[in-house]
Amino acid sequence: MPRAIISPSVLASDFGQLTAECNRMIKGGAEWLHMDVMDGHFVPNITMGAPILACVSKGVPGIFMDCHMMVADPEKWVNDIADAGGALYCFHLEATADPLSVIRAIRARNMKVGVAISPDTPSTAITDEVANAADMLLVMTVYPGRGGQKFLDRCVPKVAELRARFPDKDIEVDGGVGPKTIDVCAHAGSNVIVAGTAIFNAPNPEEVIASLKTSVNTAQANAAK
Ligand SMILES: O=C(CO)[C@@H](O)[C@H](O)COP(=O)(O)O
Repeated sequence: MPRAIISPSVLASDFGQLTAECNRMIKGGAEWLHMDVMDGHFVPNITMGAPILACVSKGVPGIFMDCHMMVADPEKWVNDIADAGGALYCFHLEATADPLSVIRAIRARNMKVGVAISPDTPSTAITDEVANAADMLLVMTVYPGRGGQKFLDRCVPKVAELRARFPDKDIEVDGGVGPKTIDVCAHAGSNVIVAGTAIFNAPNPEEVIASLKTSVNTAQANAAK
């Protein structure tokens, strides 16, 4: 089973705070930082793009930027995100008719590949060919577009279905994940955990990171028995 990875989705109101929080998360035990790129087309909101990520990359030594591309034309941004220091480029299956071409473009820039599905997309939409060409599969547990939404339990079976098909892939969950919802995700087989509100609204974010990781490790140990 792949290792537990915590990828905080950083909430910040200015750039200085963004880099400071990223540095704090890494010191606090986070392996990755989840960077939500929204384009105002695939989702209604606009967040940040490659220029901001390039600054973060310079201001946060050792950062692994897990770039969640909530964008309408995923192939278009591959070079910019690679130049900005993106380590993993995760695009939405719903946003392209040719996922293998997007994957080839990402590989050509030496980034890891993630493929995301929104709540209404079945796990079977991820074909074996696409999954085997990817490093990570992301099951959204809220509708993409903003943080702070309620976790959708009905998405959890998709995690279990993908884990059964792909025992060695990283499987990420994102949206409404925190201490109250981590156990079902971990039990279903997710090993990469994104959390925004649950970490940043907590009095001690480092404790939440540690407890999310413990939940994944415990679920993995139980599954191995
Ligand atoms: O991409 C998204 C939502 O579109 C997520 O990354 C959220 O931003 C995570 O925040 P919480 O749901 O954990 O508050």
